[in-house]
Amino acid sequence: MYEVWLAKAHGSVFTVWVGPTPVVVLSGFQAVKAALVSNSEQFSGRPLTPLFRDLFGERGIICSNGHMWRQQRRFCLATLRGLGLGKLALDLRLQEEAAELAKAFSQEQGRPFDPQVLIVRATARVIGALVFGRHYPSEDPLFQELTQAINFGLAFVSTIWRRLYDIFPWALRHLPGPHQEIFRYREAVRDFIHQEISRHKLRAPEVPKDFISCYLAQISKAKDDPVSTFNEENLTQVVIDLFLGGTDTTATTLRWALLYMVQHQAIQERVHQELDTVLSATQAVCYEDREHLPYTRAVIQEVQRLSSVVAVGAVRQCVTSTCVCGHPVPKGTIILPNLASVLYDPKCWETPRQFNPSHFLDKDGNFMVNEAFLPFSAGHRMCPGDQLARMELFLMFATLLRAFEFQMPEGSPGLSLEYVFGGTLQPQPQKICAVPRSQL
Ligand code: HEM
Repeated sequence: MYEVWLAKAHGSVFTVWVGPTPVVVLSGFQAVKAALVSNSEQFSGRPLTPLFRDLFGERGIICSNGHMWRQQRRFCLATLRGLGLGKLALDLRLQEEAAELAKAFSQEQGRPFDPQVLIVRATARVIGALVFGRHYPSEDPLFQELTQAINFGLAFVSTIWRRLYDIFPWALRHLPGPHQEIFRYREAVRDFIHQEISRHKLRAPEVPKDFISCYLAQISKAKDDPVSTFNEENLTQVVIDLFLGGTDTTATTLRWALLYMVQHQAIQERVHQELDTVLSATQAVCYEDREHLPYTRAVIQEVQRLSSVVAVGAVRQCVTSTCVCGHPVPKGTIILPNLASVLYDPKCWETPRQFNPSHFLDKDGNFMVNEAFLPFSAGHRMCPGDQLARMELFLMFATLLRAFEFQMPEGSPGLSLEYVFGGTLQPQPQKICAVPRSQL
C-alpha cells in the first residue's frame, strides 16, 4: 500500500533511495508497459545483490545477464516447449499429478486440514518430472530435502538476515548465523542435482526425454563452440532456477484459489455447475477443455490477479541509457516495475480490490483477455514457465473443484485473507475442508 501512496503523490515514475542506491519504481499499467514491452531490450538486465552473487554466481537464468542469460534462457524455453508444453504428453503427466493431489485430499475425508504441504509437493513433483524424467514419490527423503531447501531459500529472502547480508557482506560471510544455513542448503541441493546428472550420464544414449538429458546433449553438441555457456555448472543452476521459479509460485496461487472458493461460495457453485455441464462424468479434465470452460478460466485468472503472488515483481536493470514516460533513465539504473500496481490498476479493472471473475468475461460470458493481466511480467525477461504454470493451475484447480466442495471448518472464526511474505505473498496457515462432492 505504501507504494500506492507514493505513486499517488509522485506519479507513475518515481525514485526511491535504498541506502545509497536509487531505484526507479514504475507504477500502473501504462508505465510498466512503456518499459517492459515497448523498451524490452533496454530493461532486460538483472541487478545482483551480494547475497545472490555469493549464492548463485552469475550463472543460470534468474541471476545471469548478457550472452550467458540469453543462451541459457533461449535453450530453456525451447527445451520446455520440446518436452511437451501445450502437448498431449505433458497434459497426461499433469493429469496424473492432479489426480494424485485429489487422492491425497480425499484421504482427509472432509476433515479440516491445511492443504499447503500437499500442494507444494505436487508442484515440486511436476518440476521434478520435467527435469529429472522420473516421478519422485513425495515421501522420498531426498526429494523432501530438496523441497525443504527451496522453501527455506524463498522464506529467507524476506528476513532481516538477507538485508544484513546485502549491507555487510564482507562481515556476514565470516560470521555464524541463520544466513549460513542457506549456503548449507545450497550445497545439499547441488549434491542432489549432481547425483541426478551422474545417473543420466550412466544411462545408454537415447532420445533425450527430460531437461537434464537434453542439456547434456547440448553440452556435447556445443563442445567446440568457443562462446558456448553450456556446462554442468550452468545446468545445475538452471535446474535450481526452475525449482525456485516454478514450485512456490504455482503452489501459492493454487492455495489462494481454494481459499477464495471457500470465501465466495456462489462463485464456487458456478464453477461446479460449469464443470458438471461441460465435462463428462468419467473423463479426466484435459487442458483443451479450458476452451469450453470460460467461467472456470476467468476464476483462475482472477485468483492470479487478486493474489498477485510475486507482489511487486522482480527488479531489473537498464542495460543502455533510455527514457520511460519522458523521464531519462541512465544505463545501470535499477528499475522496479511494480506488477501489483498493474494487477490493481483502477484504470484497467472495474473492481481492482475485489474478487470478480467478470474482469475476464464479456457481456455474453465468453472468456476475455485483458492486456493488464501481467502476473508473469512482460518483455524479454517475462517468466519462461508461464505456459507450464497455466496448464498446472487449470488442470489442478478443475480436477479439485470437480471432486470437492471447499468449505470453512465448522465453528471456525472465519478465513484470514491477509498474506504473509515468504518469498511470495502466501496465505496464512489455516485449515479448510475438502468435502467429496459424491457425498453431498
Ligand atoms: C503462477 C506461477 C508463476 C508466476 C506468477 C511466475 C512469475 C514470474 C515473474 C513475475 C518473473 C519475473 C520476470 C521479470 O524479471 O520481470 C518470473 C521469472 C522466472 N520464472 Fe516464473 N512464475 C510462475 C511459474 C514459473 C514456472 C512454473 C517456472 C518454471 C518452469 C518459472 C520459472 C521462472 C524463471 C526461470 C524465471 C527467470 C526468468 C529470467 O530471468 O529470464 N516460473 N516468474
